[in-house]
Amino acid sequence: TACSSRYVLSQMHPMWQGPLAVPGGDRQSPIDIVVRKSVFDSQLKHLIADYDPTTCQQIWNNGYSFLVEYDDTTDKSTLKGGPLQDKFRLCQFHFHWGESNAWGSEHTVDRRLFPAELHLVHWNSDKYSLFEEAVMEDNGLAVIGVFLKVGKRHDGLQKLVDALPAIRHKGSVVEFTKFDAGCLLPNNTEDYWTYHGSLTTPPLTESVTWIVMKQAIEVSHDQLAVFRSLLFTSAEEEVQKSMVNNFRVQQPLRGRTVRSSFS
Ligand SMILES: NS(=O)(=O)c1ccc2oc(NC(=O)c3ccccc3)nc2c1
Ligand SMILES: [Zn+2]
Repeated sequence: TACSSRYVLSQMHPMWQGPLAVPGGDRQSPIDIVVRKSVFDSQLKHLIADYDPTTCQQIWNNGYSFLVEYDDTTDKSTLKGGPLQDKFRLCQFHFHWGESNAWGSEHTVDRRLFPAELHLVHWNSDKYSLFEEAVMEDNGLAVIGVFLKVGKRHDGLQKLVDALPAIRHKGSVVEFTKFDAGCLLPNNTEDYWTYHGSLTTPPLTESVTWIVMKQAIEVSHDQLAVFRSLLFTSAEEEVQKSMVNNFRVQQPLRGRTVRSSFS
């Protein structure tokens, strides 16, 4: 398709580099998913995402992305099934995107870049009582990655897009309620890749079971453009910097196997 062209980004590219590798880190994220090297695992189950819109609380600009935060003090919005043995609680979702539609995702599929990527962040509430605990453990977190591609307008996303002008600057927060995160999942949630990796921004901890959906969701060019109207900088800073290219470079696979739920 149109955006299947390759973009080999030089190290000069102004994207967030951060520590290129965590000392001793051998399961860092994101990665390039090489489809023909992924291994079909018939034991992988259907994903069961059961999100309660009333647990949605606020949307805010943390100076790196914008996050929609959920009340994760009870098991009201949960994820189970798929590669997961336990029940995981949704705590937030956020996105990564580029300055143009040519790149922006963190994961790639056979080196194909997408204009943006959604991350739905969950922590293991069967084993831990807080995100802060779970983030330190091997099986502590589960993040669903969904690619965004430019196409028709995404009606469910529009409520979120309309809230962005109110949180243009780093540190701004507004109330954001009754949002069903499930509307951001693709129609096909059966087909996904899964592997063990890390958070893609500090603290980069290697506690994430990644679940990357094969089917992208479509959003309009204009909806994506509003993401780029956000700022990395706070209202006080004199130089305003637009929030774009907030993604990490792909990390070495280090012998890990990526499993697929489909053959
Ligand atoms: N790009 S990423 O790998 O999905 C990623 C990267 C870094 C992250 O830090 C947090 N912290 C919380 O969600 C949190 C939730 C509740 C309390 C404190 C922190 N989530 C992350 C996801
Ligand atoms: Zn992320």
